Amino acid sequence: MYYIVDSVMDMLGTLVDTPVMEVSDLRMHYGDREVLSGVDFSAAPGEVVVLLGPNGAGKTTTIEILEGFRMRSGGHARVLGVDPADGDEAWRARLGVVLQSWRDHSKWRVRELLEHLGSYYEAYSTPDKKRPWAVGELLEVVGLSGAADTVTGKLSGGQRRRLDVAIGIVGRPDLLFLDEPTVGFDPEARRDFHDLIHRMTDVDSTTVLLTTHDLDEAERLADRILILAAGRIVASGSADELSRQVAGASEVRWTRDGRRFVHAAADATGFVRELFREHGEAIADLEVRRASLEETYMKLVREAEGS
Ligand SMILES: Nc1ncnc2c1ncn2[C@@H]1O[C@H](COP(=O)(O)OP(=O)(O)OP(=O)(O)O)[C@@H](O)[C@H]1O
Repeated sequence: MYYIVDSVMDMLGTLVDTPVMEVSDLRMHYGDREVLSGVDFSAAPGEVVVLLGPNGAGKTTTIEILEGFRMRSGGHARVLGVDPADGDEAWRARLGVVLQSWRDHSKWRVRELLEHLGSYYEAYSTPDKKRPWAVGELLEVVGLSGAADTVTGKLSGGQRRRLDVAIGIVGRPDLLFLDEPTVGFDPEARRDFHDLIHRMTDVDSTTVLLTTHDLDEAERLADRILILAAGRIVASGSADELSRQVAGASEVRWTRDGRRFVHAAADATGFVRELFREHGEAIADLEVRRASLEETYMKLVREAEGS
């Protein structure tokens, strides 16, 4: 009995630990121009991975290869256990894709379009996951209930982007690719979108790979940030972990007996503990500031591009 329970637990553990995406030494060249020169990363179930990098770094190229839309020049890639170059319809039905903007079907009404696209996923329902997303509920979560009967050609830019997101998630994907999803969103739409991503990862354990140039968004959403520069992933970690990789990590400022002090500390907590142990009540105006994601990002990209 115990043996069976242990075996099932081991099996579940293996399933939970199996990466949703595994990429190693991924290479891509267009003609004789090499864009990706050995990209490595993986993503776990329910993880939100944000891919950052300067214009032209190869973010869209990477995503298109993993979606199976573009053939890689070399290296290894597995997405939901399958080489994306060989993905079939059943594999594709488990992916959600939000491209840079949906321009077709401008005569369709929003609800009709989502019902039509959603019907494709019915055959791919599983006991754990009923597909597609019920359209009424989907319209609600993407904030388009009021525009359900509007023809898509008459939507505002922000509403169109919400529709792009709805199209990407209508099949309740296991893995969602989002290429700059919040361009053109107002602050409220952006916040709603962030809530939606958290909801999808919490409720459905959806894994998300997202590109953005908005570093606040990256910091807010990412379990892990990847920085792509000079053809490779040059850094990987939470915003805190990345800032610790950059020299002089945190700046500690304080005053003592009316004098101002500034100190750069790799271990700010340990430093402050020691400071209070030594000077106690005499310490005032304490501030600890770690490098912002923007400073960290700029430094890592410059180093990679310089080398
Ligand atoms: N089909 C193609 N043929 C030739 N070159 C291409 C093609 N697609 C992309 N490129 C080039 O490959 C490089 C990477 O492009 P990609 O769109 O992947 O970058 P990106 O990181 O997504 O950029 P951005 O942040 O500007 O969206 C760019 O220099 C681009 O001009």
